[in-house]
Amino acid sequence: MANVPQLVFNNGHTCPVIGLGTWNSQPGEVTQAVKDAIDAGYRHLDCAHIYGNEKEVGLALKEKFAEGVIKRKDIFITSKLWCTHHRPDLVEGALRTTLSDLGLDYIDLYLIHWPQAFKEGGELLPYDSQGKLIPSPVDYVDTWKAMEKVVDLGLTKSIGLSNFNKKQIDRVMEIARIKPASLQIEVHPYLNHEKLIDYARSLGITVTAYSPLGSPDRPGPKPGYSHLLEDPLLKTIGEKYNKSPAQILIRYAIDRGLIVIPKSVTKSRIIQNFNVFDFQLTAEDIKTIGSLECNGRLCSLGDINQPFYPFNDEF
Ligand SMILES: NC(=O)C1=CN([C@@H]2O[C@H](COP(=O)(O)OP(=O)(O)OC[C@H]3O[C@@H](n4cnc5c(N)ncnc54)[C@H](OP(=O)(O)O)[C@@H]3O)[C@@H](O)[C@H]2O)C=CC1
Ligand SMILES: O=C1CO[C@H](CO)[C@@H](O)[C@@H]1O
Repeated sequence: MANVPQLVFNNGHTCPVIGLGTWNSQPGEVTQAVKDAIDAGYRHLDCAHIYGNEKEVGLALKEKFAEGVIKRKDIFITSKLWCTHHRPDLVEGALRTTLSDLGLDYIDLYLIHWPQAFKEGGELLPYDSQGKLIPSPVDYVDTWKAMEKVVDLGLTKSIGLSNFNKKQIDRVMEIARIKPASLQIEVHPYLNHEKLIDYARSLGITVTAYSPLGSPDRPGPKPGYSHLLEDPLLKTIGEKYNKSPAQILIRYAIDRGLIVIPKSVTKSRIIQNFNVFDFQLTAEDIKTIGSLECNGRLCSLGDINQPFYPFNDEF
Protein backbone atom coordinates (compact mmCIF):
# COMPACT_ATOMS: atom_id res chain seq x y z
CA MET A 1 0.00 0.00 0.00
CA ALA A 2 1.41 3.34 -1.07
CA ASN A 3 3.04 6.00 1.06
CA VAL A 4 1.19 5.73 4.38
CA PRO A 5 3.33 4.25 7.20
CA GLN A 6 2.08 0.78 8.15
CA LEU A 7 2.04 -1.48 11.20
CA VAL A 8 2.57 -5.19 10.66
CA PHE A 9 0.06 -7.62 12.20
CA ASN A 10 1.01 -10.94 13.81
CA ASN A 11 -0.21 -12.68 10.61
CA GLY A 12 2.06 -10.62 8.33
CA HIS A 13 -0.70 -8.38 6.94
CA THR A 14 -0.06 -4.65 7.15
CA CYS A 15 -2.34 -1.80 8.22
CA PRO A 16 -1.89 1.93 7.51
CA VAL A 17 -1.35 3.78 10.80
CA ILE A 18 -4.10 6.30 10.05
CA GLY A 19 -7.63 5.56 8.91
CA LEU A 20 -10.82 7.57 8.50
CA GLY A 21 -13.45 6.97 11.20
CA THR A 22 -17.06 6.82 9.98
CA TRP A 23 -19.23 6.72 13.10
CA ASN A 24 -21.81 9.53 13.01
CA SER A 25 -20.89 10.34 9.41
CA GLN A 26 -24.36 10.72 8.00
CA PRO A 27 -25.38 8.74 4.92
CA GLY A 28 -25.71 12.03 3.00
CA GLU A 29 -22.16 13.11 3.82
CA VAL A 30 -20.04 10.00 4.24
CA THR A 31 -19.68 9.21 0.50
CA GLN A 32 -18.06 12.58 -0.14
CA ALA A 33 -15.95 12.29 3.03
CA VAL A 34 -14.55 8.92 1.95
CA LYS A 35 -13.81 10.23 -1.54
CA ASP A 36 -12.07 13.28 -0.07
CA ALA A 37 -10.08 11.05 2.25
CA ILE A 38 -8.92 8.77 -0.56
CA ASP A 39 -7.93 11.81 -2.63
CA ALA A 40 -6.02 13.17 0.39
CA GLY A 41 -4.05 9.91 0.65
CA TYR A 42 -5.94 7.87 3.28
CA ARG A 43 -5.74 4.15 2.56
CA HIS A 44 -7.68 2.87 5.58
CA LEU A 45 -11.37 3.19 6.54
CA ASP A 46 -12.94 2.24 9.85
CA CYS A 47 -16.52 1.07 9.34
CA ALA A 48 -19.19 -0.89 11.24
CA HIS A 49 -22.62 -2.31 10.50
CA ILE A 50 -24.08 -0.34 13.45
CA TYR A 51 -22.95 2.96 11.87
CA GLY A 52 -25.75 2.51 9.31
CA ASN A 53 -23.73 3.95 6.44
CA GLU A 54 -21.72 1.09 4.92
CA LYS A 55 -23.69 1.29 1.65
CA GLU A 56 -22.71 4.95 1.27
CA VAL A 57 -19.06 4.13 2.09
CA GLY A 58 -19.30 1.47 -0.62
CA LEU A 59 -20.50 4.04 -3.16
CA ALA A 60 -17.34 6.09 -2.62
CA LEU A 61 -15.15 2.99 -3.01
CA LYS A 62 -16.96 2.00 -6.20
CA GLU A 63 -16.33 5.45 -7.66
CA LYS A 64 -12.65 5.54 -6.70
CA PHE A 65 -12.09 2.04 -8.09
CA ALA A 66 -13.88 3.01 -11.34
CA GLU A 67 -11.80 6.20 -11.66
CA GLY A 68 -8.66 4.10 -11.23
CA VAL A 69 -7.54 6.19 -8.25
CA ILE A 70 -7.12 3.05 -6.14
CA LYS A 71 -7.34 -0.68 -6.60
CA ARG A 72 -8.95 -2.92 -3.96
CA LYS A 73 -5.57 -4.06 -2.67
CA ASP A 74 -4.50 -0.44 -2.06
CA ILE A 75 -7.02 0.23 0.70
CA PHE A 76 -7.48 -1.34 4.14
CA ILE A 77 -11.09 -1.76 5.24
CA THR A 78 -12.16 -2.59 8.79
CA SER A 79 -15.71 -3.47 9.81
CA LYS A 80 -17.26 -4.82 12.99
CA LEU A 81 -19.69 -7.55 14.01
CA TRP A 82 -22.58 -6.03 15.95
CA CYS A 83 -23.74 -7.41 19.31
CA THR A 84 -27.02 -8.84 17.96
CA HIS A 85 -25.05 -11.19 15.68
CA HIS A 86 -22.67 -12.91 18.12
CA ARG A 87 -24.44 -16.26 17.83
CA PRO A 88 -22.00 -18.38 15.83
CA ASP A 89 -24.53 -19.24 13.11
CA LEU A 90 -25.15 -15.52 12.49
CA VAL A 91 -21.54 -14.36 12.03
CA GLU A 92 -20.95 -15.31 8.40
CA GLY A 93 -24.27 -13.77 7.34
CA ALA A 94 -23.48 -10.55 9.21
CA LEU A 95 -20.16 -10.23 7.42
CA ARG A 96 -21.76 -11.05 4.07
CA THR A 97 -24.26 -8.21 4.66
CA THR A 98 -21.38 -5.82 5.36
CA LEU A 99 -19.54 -7.03 2.24
CA SER A 100 -22.62 -6.57 0.10
CA ASP A 101 -23.21 -3.08 1.56
CA LEU A 102 -19.58 -2.07 0.97
CA GLY A 103 -19.58 -3.68 -2.49
CA LEU A 104 -16.52 -5.79 -1.65
CA ASP A 105 -15.72 -9.49 -1.72
CA TYR A 106 -13.44 -9.32 1.32
CA ILE A 107 -12.48 -6.90 4.06
CA ASP A 108 -9.09 -6.58 5.72
CA LEU A 109 -10.12 -6.69 9.37
CA TYR A 110 -13.32 -7.83 11.08
CA LEU A 111 -13.68 -7.03 14.77
CA ILE A 112 -16.10 -8.23 17.43
CA HIS A 113 -17.42 -4.73 18.19
CA TRP A 114 -18.15 -5.36 21.91
CA PRO A 115 -17.84 -8.44 24.14
CA GLN A 116 -21.52 -8.20 25.16
CA ALA A 117 -24.17 -9.96 23.07
CA PHE A 118 -27.69 -8.59 22.67
CA LYS A 119 -30.98 -10.31 21.86
CA GLU A 120 -30.94 -11.54 18.29
CA GLY A 121 -33.50 -11.11 15.55
CA GLY A 122 -34.90 -7.63 16.15
CA GLU A 123 -33.55 -4.13 16.62
CA LEU A 124 -29.78 -3.55 16.65
CA LEU A 125 -30.28 -1.88 20.03
CA PRO A 126 -33.02 -4.03 21.63
CA TYR A 127 -34.24 -2.10 24.70
CA ASP A 128 -36.63 -3.52 27.30
CA SER A 129 -39.42 -1.48 28.91
CA GLN A 130 -36.94 -0.19 31.53
CA GLY A 131 -34.69 1.20 28.82
CA LYS A 132 -32.04 -1.50 29.29
CA LEU A 133 -30.41 -3.37 26.44
CA ILE A 134 -31.61 -6.98 26.42
CA PRO A 135 -28.65 -9.36 26.71
CA SER A 136 -28.21 -12.64 24.89
CA PRO A 137 -26.33 -15.47 26.64
CA VAL A 138 -23.83 -15.97 23.79
CA ASP A 139 -20.23 -16.15 25.00
CA TYR A 140 -17.74 -14.26 22.85
CA VAL A 141 -15.35 -17.24 22.81
CA ASP A 142 -17.98 -19.10 20.77
CA THR A 143 -18.31 -16.05 18.53
CA TRP A 144 -14.52 -16.10 18.06
CA LYS A 145 -14.65 -19.64 16.61
CA ALA A 146 -17.12 -18.35 14.01
CA MET A 147 -14.83 -15.38 13.32
CA GLU A 148 -12.04 -17.86 12.51
CA LYS A 149 -14.33 -19.55 9.99
CA VAL A 150 -14.88 -16.31 8.05
CA VAL A 151 -11.09 -16.01 7.73
CA ASP A 152 -11.01 -19.58 6.39
CA LEU A 153 -13.70 -18.60 3.86
CA GLY A 154 -11.56 -15.68 2.66
CA LEU A 155 -14.17 -13.09 3.65
CA THR A 156 -11.70 -11.17 5.84
CA LYS A 157 -7.91 -11.23 5.98
CA SER A 158 -7.65 -10.62 9.73
CA ILE A 159 -9.88 -10.70 12.79
CA GLY A 160 -9.73 -8.81 16.06
CA LEU A 161 -11.48 -7.41 19.09
CA SER A 162 -12.90 -4.09 20.16
CA ASN A 163 -13.73 -2.89 23.68
CA PHE A 164 -12.44 -6.11 25.30
CA ASN A 165 -10.64 -5.96 28.66
CA LYS A 166 -7.56 -7.97 29.69
CA LYS A 167 -9.46 -10.99 31.06
CA GLN A 168 -11.68 -11.10 28.00
CA ILE A 169 -8.66 -11.00 25.68
CA ASP A 170 -7.09 -13.81 27.73
CA ARG A 171 -10.18 -15.98 27.33
CA VAL A 172 -10.07 -15.50 23.54
CA MET A 173 -6.32 -16.17 23.42
CA GLU A 174 -6.82 -19.45 25.30
CA ILE A 175 -9.10 -20.91 22.65
CA ALA A 176 -7.90 -19.09 19.53
CA ARG A 177 -6.62 -21.02 16.53
CA ILE A 178 -6.24 -17.65 14.80
CA LYS A 179 -4.97 -15.03 17.27
CA PRO A 180 -6.54 -11.56 17.28
CA ALA A 181 -4.50 -9.25 15.01
CA SER A 182 -5.72 -6.00 16.53
CA LEU A 183 -7.57 -4.55 19.49
CA GLN A 184 -9.60 -1.38 18.95
CA ILE A 185 -10.17 0.69 22.10
CA GLU A 186 -10.80 4.27 23.14
CA VAL A 187 -7.44 6.03 23.51
CA HIS A 188 -6.66 9.73 23.92
CA PRO A 189 -4.80 11.77 26.56
CA TYR A 190 -7.79 11.73 28.97
CA LEU A 191 -7.78 7.88 28.75
CA ASN A 192 -4.28 6.71 27.90
CA HIS A 193 -4.88 3.01 28.51
CA GLU A 194 -1.19 2.33 29.10
CA LYS A 195 -1.65 -1.01 30.84
CA LEU A 196 -4.05 -2.48 28.30
CA ILE A 197 -1.91 -1.27 25.39
CA ASP A 198 1.24 -2.80 26.93
CA TYR A 199 -0.63 -6.02 27.63
CA ALA A 200 -2.02 -6.33 24.09
CA ARG A 201 1.42 -5.68 22.65
CA SER A 202 2.97 -8.34 24.89
CA LEU A 203 0.60 -10.79 23.14
CA GLY A 204 1.54 -9.54 19.66
CA ILE A 205 -1.76 -7.69 19.19
CA THR A 206 -1.64 -4.20 17.61
CA VAL A 207 -3.82 -1.49 19.14
CA THR A 208 -6.08 0.95 17.29
CA ALA A 209 -7.05 4.19 19.07
CA TYR A 210 -10.66 5.23 18.61
CA SER A 211 -12.09 8.67 19.50
CA PRO A 212 -8.51 10.02 19.32
CA LEU A 213 -9.73 13.64 19.22
CA GLY A 214 -11.92 13.09 22.26
CA SER A 215 -15.12 12.82 20.18
CA PRO A 216 -15.83 16.56 20.54
CA ASP A 217 -19.47 16.38 19.42
CA ARG A 218 -20.27 14.31 22.54
CA PRO A 219 -20.45 15.38 26.19
CA GLY A 220 -17.01 15.87 27.78
CA PRO A 221 -15.52 13.16 30.01
CA LYS A 222 -16.08 14.77 33.40
CA PRO A 223 -17.56 17.94 34.86
CA GLY A 224 -14.91 20.65 34.83
CA TYR A 225 -12.92 19.17 31.94
CA SER A 226 -12.84 21.00 28.64
CA HIS A 227 -13.08 19.03 25.42
CA LEU A 228 -9.64 17.71 24.50
CA LEU A 229 -9.39 19.84 21.38
CA GLU A 230 -9.78 22.93 23.59
CA ASP A 231 -7.07 21.90 26.01
CA PRO A 232 -4.49 24.71 26.35
CA LEU A 233 -1.61 22.23 26.66
CA LEU A 234 -2.31 20.82 23.21
CA LYS A 235 -2.52 24.33 21.79
CA THR A 236 0.89 25.18 23.30
CA ILE A 237 2.54 22.03 21.97
CA GLY A 238 0.87 22.62 18.61
CA GLU A 239 2.40 26.09 18.38
CA LYS A 240 5.86 24.55 18.73
CA TYR A 241 5.30 22.49 15.56
CA ASN A 242 2.90 24.86 13.79
CA LYS A 243 0.22 22.17 14.03
CA SER A 244 -3.37 22.15 15.30
CA PRO A 245 -4.46 20.37 18.52
CA ALA A 246 -6.11 17.69 16.33
CA GLN A 247 -2.81 17.05 14.53
CA ILE A 248 -1.01 16.82 17.88
CA LEU A 249 -3.57 14.28 19.11
CA ILE A 250 -3.22 12.16 15.97
CA ARG A 251 0.56 12.28 16.20
CA TYR A 252 0.29 11.44 19.91
CA ALA A 253 -1.34 8.13 18.98
CA ILE A 254 1.03 7.37 16.11
CA ASP A 255 4.10 8.18 18.21
CA ARG A 256 2.85 5.76 20.87
CA GLY A 257 2.92 3.05 18.18
CA LEU A 258 -0.86 2.96 17.70
CA ILE A 259 -3.11 2.90 14.66
CA VAL A 260 -5.44 5.92 14.77
CA ILE A 261 -8.84 6.53 13.16
CA PRO A 262 -9.99 10.17 13.48
CA LYS A 263 -13.43 10.86 12.04
CA SER A 264 -14.36 13.89 9.99
CA VAL A 265 -16.80 14.75 7.23
CA THR A 266 -15.20 18.17 6.66
CA LYS A 267 -12.81 18.20 3.71
CA SER A 268 -10.35 20.69 5.23
CA ARG A 269 -10.17 18.65 8.46
CA ILE A 270 -9.85 15.36 6.58
CA ILE A 271 -6.83 16.84 4.79
CA GLN A 272 -5.46 18.44 7.97
CA ASN A 273 -5.74 15.20 9.97
CA PHE A 274 -3.69 13.34 7.36
CA ASN A 275 -1.03 16.03 7.27
CA VAL A 276 0.91 14.62 10.23
CA PHE A 277 3.84 12.88 8.60
CA ASP A 278 6.23 15.85 8.53
CA PHE A 279 6.82 16.05 12.28
CA GLN A 280 7.17 13.84 15.34
CA LEU A 281 6.55 14.41 19.04
CA THR A 282 9.45 14.05 21.45
CA ALA A 283 9.39 11.57 24.33
CA GLU A 284 8.97 14.58 26.63
CA ASP A 285 5.95 15.86 24.65
CA ILE A 286 4.38 12.41 24.93
CA LYS A 287 4.95 12.34 28.68
CA THR A 288 3.53 15.85 29.11
CA ILE A 289 0.44 15.12 27.03
CA GLY A 290 -0.01 11.82 28.89
CA SER A 291 -0.26 13.77 32.16
CA LEU A 292 -3.77 14.87 31.09
CA GLU A 293 -4.95 11.35 32.05
CA CYS A 294 -8.18 11.50 34.10
CA ASN A 295 -9.79 8.13 33.36
CA GLY A 296 -12.00 10.16 31.06
CA ARG A 297 -13.87 7.45 29.20
CA LEU A 298 -16.32 8.79 26.63
CA CYS A 299 -17.72 5.65 25.04
CA SER A 300 -19.56 2.87 26.81
CA LEU A 301 -22.38 0.47 26.02
CA GLY A 302 -25.00 -1.37 28.04
CA ASP A 303 -25.49 -1.86 31.73
CA ILE A 304 -22.52 -2.32 34.06
CA ASN A 305 -24.25 -5.34 35.64
CA GLN A 306 -24.85 -7.14 32.36
CA PRO A 307 -22.75 -10.19 31.42
CA PHE A 308 -19.41 -9.34 29.82
CA TYR A 309 -19.65 -5.57 30.42
CA PRO A 310 -15.94 -4.75 29.85
CA PHE A 311 -15.23 -1.69 31.96
CA ASN A 312 -15.64 -2.95 35.54
CA ASP A 313 -12.04 -4.21 35.78
CA GLU A 314 -9.01 -1.96 36.23
CA PHE A 315 -8.08 -2.64 32.59
N1 LIG B 1 -14.89 0.39 18.33
C1 LIG B 1 -15.71 1.25 18.89
O1 LIG B 1 -16.49 0.90 19.79
C2 LIG B 1 -15.67 2.67 18.49
C3 LIG B 1 -15.05 3.02 17.32
N2 LIG B 1 -15.00 4.33 16.93
C4 LIG B 1 -14.32 4.65 15.64
O2 LIG B 1 -13.38 5.70 15.87
C5 LIG B 1 -13.69 6.79 15.02
C6 LIG B 1 -13.27 8.11 15.63
O3 LIG B 1 -13.91 8.33 16.87
P1 LIG B 1 -15.08 9.42 17.09
O4 LIG B 1 -15.73 9.08 18.37
O5 LIG B 1 -15.86 9.52 15.86
O6 LIG B 1 -14.37 10.78 17.38
P2 LIG B 1 -13.04 11.59 17.03
O7 LIG B 1 -12.26 11.68 18.28
O8 LIG B 1 -12.40 11.09 15.79
O9 LIG B 1 -13.66 13.03 16.76
C7 LIG B 1 -14.52 13.26 15.66
C8 LIG B 1 -15.08 14.67 15.79
O10 LIG B 1 -14.02 15.63 15.70
C9 LIG B 1 -14.29 16.59 14.69
N3 LIG B 1 -13.01 16.85 14.04
C10 LIG B 1 -12.33 16.02 13.20
N4 LIG B 1 -11.17 16.58 12.83
C11 LIG B 1 -11.10 17.78 13.41
C12 LIG B 1 -10.15 18.82 13.38
N5 LIG B 1 -9.04 18.71 12.67
N6 LIG B 1 -10.40 19.94 14.11
C13 LIG B 1 -11.53 20.04 14.84
N7 LIG B 1 -12.48 19.09 14.92
C14 LIG B 1 -12.26 17.96 14.19
C15 LIG B 1 -15.31 15.92 13.79
O11 LIG B 1 -16.15 16.88 13.19
P3 LIG B 1 -16.60 16.86 11.62
O12 LIG B 1 -16.84 15.45 11.22
O13 LIG B 1 -17.83 17.69 11.66
O14 LIG B 1 -15.48 17.51 10.84
C16 LIG B 1 -16.10 15.07 14.77
O15 LIG B 1 -17.07 15.86 15.42
C17 LIG B 1 -15.21 6.64 14.81
O16 LIG B 1 -15.69 7.45 13.76
C18 LIG B 1 -15.31 5.16 14.60
O17 LIG B 1 -14.90 4.82 13.29
C19 LIG B 1 -15.50 5.32 17.75
C20 LIG B 1 -16.15 5.02 18.92
C21 LIG B 1 -16.32 3.66 19.36
O1 LIG C 1 -18.43 2.31 17.58
C1 LIG C 1 -19.38 2.69 18.24
C2 LIG C 1 -20.22 3.82 17.95
O2 LIG C 1 -21.56 3.44 17.79
C3 LIG C 1 -22.09 2.51 18.71
C4 LIG C 1 -23.50 2.80 19.15
O3 LIG C 1 -24.29 3.32 18.18
C5 LIG C 1 -21.17 2.33 19.87
O4 LIG C 1 -21.65 1.42 20.78
C6 LIG C 1 -19.89 1.86 19.33
O5 LIG C 1 -18.91 1.63 20.24
